Amino acid sequence: MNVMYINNISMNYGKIKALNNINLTISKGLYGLLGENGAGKSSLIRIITGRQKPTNGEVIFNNASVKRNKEFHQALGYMPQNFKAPEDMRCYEYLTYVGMYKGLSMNQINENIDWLVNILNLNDHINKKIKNLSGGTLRRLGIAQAFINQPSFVILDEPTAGLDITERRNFRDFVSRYSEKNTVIISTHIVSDIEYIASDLILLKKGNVISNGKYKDQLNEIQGMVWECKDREDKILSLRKLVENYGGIITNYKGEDPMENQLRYISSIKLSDTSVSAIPNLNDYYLWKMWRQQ
Ligand SMILES: Nc1ncnc2c1ncn2[C@@H]1O[C@H](COP(=O)(O)OP(=O)(O)OP(=O)(O)O)[C@@H](O)[C@H]1O
Repeated sequence: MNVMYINNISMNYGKIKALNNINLTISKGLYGLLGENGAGKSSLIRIITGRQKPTNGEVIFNNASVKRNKEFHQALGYMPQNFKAPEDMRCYEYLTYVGMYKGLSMNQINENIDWLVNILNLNDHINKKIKNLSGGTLRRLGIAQAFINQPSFVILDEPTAGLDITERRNFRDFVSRYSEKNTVIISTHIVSDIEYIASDLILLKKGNVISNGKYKDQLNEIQGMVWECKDREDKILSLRKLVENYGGIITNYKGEDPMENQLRYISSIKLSDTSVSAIPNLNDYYLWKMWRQQ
């Protein structure tokens, strides 16, 4: 089984401290790397793929540094945040080229292209030139090239940007199944991309890891603290104030209907008779952690 150790990684760009002494261990499963814009996700990803030299620290994959590590290169599938491909190539030519670069035989390449074209719904586009693809289709081509070698260690930086709801769902189903036997790291600031499918969650804030562990255990941290309340607008407005006064946070609010506003909040105690306990979700946990680390 693959194991990656991220040891004491720091990254400074001049005076900007993008990453502060990051320590993580990555093995099998689906890892969600979640953080606000500018939290340091892409910097960390470029460093763990060996494409960027950190200011400090090292990344070890199966006992050797990721730099010039042939085993890592063969195990890796990677889609960068700003995925680009040669515009005049057709999709199948490009996937063939990436497969050859990864050292696959033509038979393997053709089999894997068929597999990915079906999974990612690229049938209607595979003969098109890359310059003629829509943004969402280009993104799916980026995902396909990352999987062309059936990698055991996959890193996807913002993979679903530009995908419609159906394609997002297909993608989530696919990576969820794939991560049962392999490592998949998904970097995103979109909570729903990894909700329910992540086995592990890493939260980054301003270059620091503020939470790292098994997704289920993390949600358990706020078990019994999440409440939902449906009530008249004036009652909900008073409840909002109470939540703030008692050191809680609001994680969702719907106020279109004045006779039935809805509020979801986190608080160690129930703050109104009409509140009912709710099952914690990733949005609750994310907002809770980000708020506590201010
Ligand atoms: N090449 C660079 N030169 C200077 N500063 C950089 C460079 N790359 C990133 N930064 C800065 O480092 C910090 C972290 O950026 P990074 O892109 O790693 O974050 P991110 O979490 O991926 O953000 P986003 O979700 O917006 O892509 C930001 O303050 C960013 O402006």
